[in-house]
Amino acid sequence: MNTLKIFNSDIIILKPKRYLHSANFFINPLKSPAHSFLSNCQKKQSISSHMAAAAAAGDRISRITSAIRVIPDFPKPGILFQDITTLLLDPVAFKDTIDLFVERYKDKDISVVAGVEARGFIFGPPIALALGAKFVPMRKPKKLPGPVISEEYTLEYGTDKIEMHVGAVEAGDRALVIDDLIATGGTLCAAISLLERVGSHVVECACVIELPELKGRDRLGDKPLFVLVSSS
Ligand SMILES: O=P(O)(O)OC[C@H]1O[C@H](OP(=O)(O)OP(=O)(O)O)[C@H](O)[C@@H]1O
Ligand SMILES: Nc1ncnc2[nH]cnc12
Repeated sequence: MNTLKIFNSDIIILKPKRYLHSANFFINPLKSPAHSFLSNCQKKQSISSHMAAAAAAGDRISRITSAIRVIPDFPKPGILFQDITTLLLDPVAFKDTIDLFVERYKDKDISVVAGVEARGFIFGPPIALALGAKFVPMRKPKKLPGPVISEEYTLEYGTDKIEMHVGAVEAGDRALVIDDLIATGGTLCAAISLLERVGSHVVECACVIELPELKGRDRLGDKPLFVLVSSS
């Protein structure tokens, strides 16, 4: 079996099968040449619709990639800053970003989308609305007015803490964690930890951008991560 890798999706390219006339023809119509012909046509149709879908997804990913601006030495020397504010200036690329996430999660029974401050607050709410899920903000310390649980973490450039309102997420909730970017993975690990502490199930983490050199994905262990753009 051949596979075509488009970011995190494996598009399976089925090799056309050769059908032989067989003795089963009369006793098993599913193996008849006529059925084989039809089934080959259906496979070819499904291959071409997969390829069309892959090409469309590829176009959207290219547009998203081009819309992200990279600024060297911000906020300090040596950091290549991935600036998503330019993505937000392009309504087509911004919508493509949201649509790609919604298409992936629409049938996954997500009950809560947790967005990490600050940039997870940009992508999370439209995804939550489209999925019919609640949105829960994971905020920097001392911003939430009600009782909170908190978790500390380390960053590519410093340390921080995130907090979540007690009662916003409940045991049994199925959570999707959204952020703009994964670098070292510290932020997503802290978000996962908060969500699991209250008994919810983290289905997946999703980011627009991954910095693979920082190996944040490894830090997440077996928790699945979906990203649209990988930037080295
Ligand atoms: O994978 P990590 O190493 O944890 O880094 C990723 C996090 O860093 C950035 O946020 P930042 O903490 O800079 O906060 P901001 O969104 O408020 O600017 C980014 O938006 C992620 O949340
Ligand atoms: N290189 C980077 N660009 C944008 N946001 C980040 N957060 C952590 N590292 C970052």
